[in-house]
Amino acid sequence: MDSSPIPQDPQVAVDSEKPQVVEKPVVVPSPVAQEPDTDVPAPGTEFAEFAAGCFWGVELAYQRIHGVVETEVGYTHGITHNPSYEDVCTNTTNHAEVVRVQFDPKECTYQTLLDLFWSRHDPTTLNRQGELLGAQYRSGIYYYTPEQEKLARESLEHQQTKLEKKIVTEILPAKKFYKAEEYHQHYLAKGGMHGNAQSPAKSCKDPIRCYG
Ligand SMILES: C[S@](=O)CC[C@H](N)C(=O)O
Repeated sequence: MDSSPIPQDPQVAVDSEKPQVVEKPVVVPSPVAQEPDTDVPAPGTEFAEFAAGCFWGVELAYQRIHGVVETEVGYTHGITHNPSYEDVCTNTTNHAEVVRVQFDPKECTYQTLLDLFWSRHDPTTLNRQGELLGAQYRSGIYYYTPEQEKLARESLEHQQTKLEKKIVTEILPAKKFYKAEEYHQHYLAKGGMHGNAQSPAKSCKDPIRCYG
C-alpha cells in the first residue's frame, strides 16, 4: 500500500488570520513616460540631450561649454512615470541617465555638443560605462528636431570610421524628461559627496573626477 502523504491543497494550508503577502509589481509601465518632451527651453535657447554614463561627469563637461546656458540631469526613455534614482538603479525601469542641455545656437553649435558627447564616453559598450553596469548607463542621443537627428546620425557614422568596435549608441526622439533629485543637479560643481567642488567655469580644462 502507498504510504506517501496526501498532497495538501495549498488553499487549505492558508491561515486566514495571517495577513497575506501580496506580490506587488515592482515596475508599473505608464504611457506618459513615452510621450515626447514638450518642456520649453529658455528664450533664445534650444534643448539637446545625451546619455553617456553617470550623469554627474557628463553634466560638468557640458557646463563648461561656451553657449551652454543651463544643464539639468534626469531620467528618460524608461517605462515608468516619475522614477526616483533608486527606481532607476534597480535596472528594471529602463531609464537612461541623461543631461538635458539648453544652448544658445548663436554661441555654440549642436555639432560642438556632439563632439563632446563622443569624447566623454565609450559608445561601443552596451548598457555599460567602465565599471558602471545597467541600462541607465547606456549611450544615447535624444533629439528635438529633424536637424538634430540628421547631425547626430552623420556624426555617428563619422565616429564609427575612427573606431573598430561597433557603436551601440541609440539615436531617438526626446521623450518625457524626469528631472533627477535636487542633490544630483550640478553635483560635481557643488562638491559631490566630499565637498571637493569642481569648476564649471567656461574656460576650465581641469580633468573631471566623476566620483562623488
Ligand atoms: C549618478 S551615478 O549613476 C553614480 C554612479 C556611481 N554609483 C557612483 O556613485 O559613482
